[in-house]
Amino acid sequence: LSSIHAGGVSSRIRCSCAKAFLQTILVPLAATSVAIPVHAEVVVKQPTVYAWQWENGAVVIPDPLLFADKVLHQPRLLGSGGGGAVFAVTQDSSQRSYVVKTSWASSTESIENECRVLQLLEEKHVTNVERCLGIQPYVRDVRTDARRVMILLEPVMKGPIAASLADLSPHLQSRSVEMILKTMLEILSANVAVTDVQTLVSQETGDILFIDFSEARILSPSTEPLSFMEQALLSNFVQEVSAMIPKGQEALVSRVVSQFVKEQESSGKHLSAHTLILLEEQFLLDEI
Ligand SMILES: Nc1ncnc2c1ncn2[C@@H]1O[C@H](COP(=O)(O)OP(=O)(O)OP(=O)(O)O)[C@@H](O)[C@H]1O
Repeated sequence: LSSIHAGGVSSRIRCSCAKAFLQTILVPLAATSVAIPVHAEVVVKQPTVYAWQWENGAVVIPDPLLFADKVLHQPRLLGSGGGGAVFAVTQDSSQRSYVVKTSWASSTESIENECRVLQLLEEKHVTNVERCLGIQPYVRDVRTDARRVMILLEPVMKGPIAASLADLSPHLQSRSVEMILKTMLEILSANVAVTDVQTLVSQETGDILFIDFSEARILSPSTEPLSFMEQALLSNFVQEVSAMIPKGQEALVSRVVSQFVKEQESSGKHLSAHTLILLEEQFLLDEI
């Protein structure tokens, strides 16, 4: 049709050519379509769209949202930051909740890194960290969103979240401290250093969830020497975790860390010499 148009053909001829062209397409389509009885109601479910606006960009989430093989509903905003906007969503079939994190145009690499690190931690069976189930493009507007992604995480931390470990009852506090230390040691043993450590602590159970691995780094294998940058990242990670532990927990800290180190050594998995020195210095361990 466009070649007829370009060739300067009269509008009457163009019109009949267009009709003939459309008939060749529409007639076969009509022939293959399913006949609908006149009394039947055709229900077309329009997706609902939820939209938020931040300085870093907009986030528009359709309901339903398709993510890999999952049909997800009812996005509820959990929070946002430099890495992205974070939502809870519910899966259609199982009613199970998941977390969707959308990057900003400027934070896509960090969010891709977050998913990569979380998948490594899952492979290494690290406990109390989010699991990254997948990554897919986030594109609502090709001009602004071409570089953005979204990742699917679990679990959603439910119930009231404690502002700090000091707000927990003594029993729950000890439980949380032990969980935080074990997770830190498992992360170290997986050769990862976390920057800007963030944990969600359940006020009711003391359960811990480490979130936000956008700035975490996978380090050189423990058999190779660490660069100065890697040493600094490691020492920063251990210091950040140490600063989260309330006063009065020194005996518990020493016991948990020493026991972990002994268990690692007896199972033939050795923490690097640099990590052992950091643990000794930070947690004042005599035994290791
Ligand atoms: N699994 C989760 N369950 C419940 N709430 C969550 C979960 N993950 C994140 N959140 C909430 O969303 C907020 C933002 O998440 P996150 O820290 O991952 O985003 P970010 O943009 O990377 O933040 P930052 O600016 O610290 O880099 C958190 O502070 C927390 O309140």
